[in-house]
Amino acid sequence: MTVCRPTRVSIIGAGNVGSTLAQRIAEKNLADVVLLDVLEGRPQGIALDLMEARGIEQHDREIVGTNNYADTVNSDVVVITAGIPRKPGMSREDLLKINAKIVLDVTRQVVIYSPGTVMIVVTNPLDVMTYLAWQASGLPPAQVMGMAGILDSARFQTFIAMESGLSTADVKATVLGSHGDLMVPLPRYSTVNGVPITELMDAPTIDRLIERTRNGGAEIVELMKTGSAYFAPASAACLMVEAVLLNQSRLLPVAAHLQGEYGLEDIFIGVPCRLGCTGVEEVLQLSLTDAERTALQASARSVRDSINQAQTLLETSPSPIAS
Ligand SMILES: NC(=O)c1ccc[n+]([C@@H]2O[C@H](COP(=O)([O-])OP(=O)(O)OC[C@H]3O[C@@H](n4cnc5c(N)ncnc54)[C@H](O)[C@@H]3O)[C@@H](O)[C@H]2O)c1
Ligand SMILES: O=C(O)C[C@H](O)C(=O)O
Repeated sequence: MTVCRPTRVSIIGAGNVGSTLAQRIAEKNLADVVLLDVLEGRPQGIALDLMEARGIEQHDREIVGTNNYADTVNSDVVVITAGIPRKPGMSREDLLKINAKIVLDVTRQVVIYSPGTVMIVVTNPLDVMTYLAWQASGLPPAQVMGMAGILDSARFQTFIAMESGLSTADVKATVLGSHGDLMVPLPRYSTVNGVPITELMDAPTIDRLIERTRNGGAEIVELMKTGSAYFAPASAACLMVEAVLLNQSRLLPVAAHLQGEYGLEDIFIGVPCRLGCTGVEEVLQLSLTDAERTALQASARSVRDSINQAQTLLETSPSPIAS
C-alpha cells in the first residue's frame, strides 16, 4: 500500500506571526504544520491549542510544536519568523545585528533537514534577512523569497478603500521596493475595478495615503507598545505559502533575487513575481517612469548598504556568513 506523505510547512519562530500563520495554514487545510521555537513549551502549547480547535474548525491537519529541527524534515515550505520585533521609536534596521545572527542560525539548521525546500523569510529588516538566508541556505535564488510587498500593498489597498468609501474587494494596490521608509507605492498601478486611483483622488490625498502606507508598520508598533503587527503579516505569508503549495501562478509582490531586472544586481527587493511550486518562477518587469525608477534605485541602495553593514557586523561573530 502506498503511504501518502502530507504536505508539510514548517514555521520557525512560534511567536505572534508564526502562531497566527500556523492557524491560517491549518484552518485553510493547506498543509500539516511544524511550529519550532527556541522557547521550550511555547510551540508545543500553541500546537496543542490549535489541534484542539480542529473539531470546531473542521479539519484534520497535524500541528506539531517542537524545539528540534529533525521534526521539520522534508518540509515543502519553511517560513522563517524567528527574531525580535521592534519597539516604539525603533526602525526595522535597528534589529539588523540581533536578527541576522538568528536568521543565519535557523537557516543553516533548516536546510540540513529540508535541502529542497522553498523558503519564505518574514524576519526584519526583511530584504536584508532574505539575502542572508539565501546565502546561508545554499538554495537556488528562486527558492528563497521575502514577505513584505503583499503586506505593504494590502495596507495601501485598505487606506484607498477607507478614503474612497469603496469596497476593499475592488481595490488593487501595488507597492514595490524595500520593506522600509523607502518602499515604493505605485499609484499608477493602483486601481479600483480597473480605474487608476489617480482618476479618483487628488495628488495631496494620494500622497497622504502613501505616507500612511510607508508608516504602516510603525503606526501599529506605536499603538501596541509591545510587539508589532501580526494578523495582516500572517495573512500575507499564508497567501505566499498557498501560491507555492497549490502551484497557483499568482502574480504577487515579493522580495526576490534580482539579477539585472530593473537594472539591479544581486539583491533581494520587492518586485512583482509569478509564484508557483518551484518558488519565484518569473520576475515581471513593469515599465516605470523616471521618478519611479529613481525611487526603486534609492530603495535598493538602502538595502545594499544594510547588507554590507550586516556582513561587516557578522565578520566579528563566531559564526560568520559562509557560503
Ligand atoms: N516582513 C514583514 O512584513 C513582517 C511583518 C511582521 C513581523 N515581521 C518580523 O517578524 C519577526 C517576528 O515577529 P513576531 O511578531 O512574530 O515576534 P515574536 O516576538 O512574537 O516572535 C518571535 C519568535 O521567534 C522566536 N525566536 C527567537 N530566536 C529564535 C531562534 N534562534 N530560533 C527559533 N525561534 C527563535 C522567539 O522565541 C519568538 O517566539 C520580527 O523580526 C518582526 O519584525 C516582519
Ligand atoms: O513594522 C514592523 O516592525 C513589523 C512589520 O514589518 C510591519 O510592517 O508590520
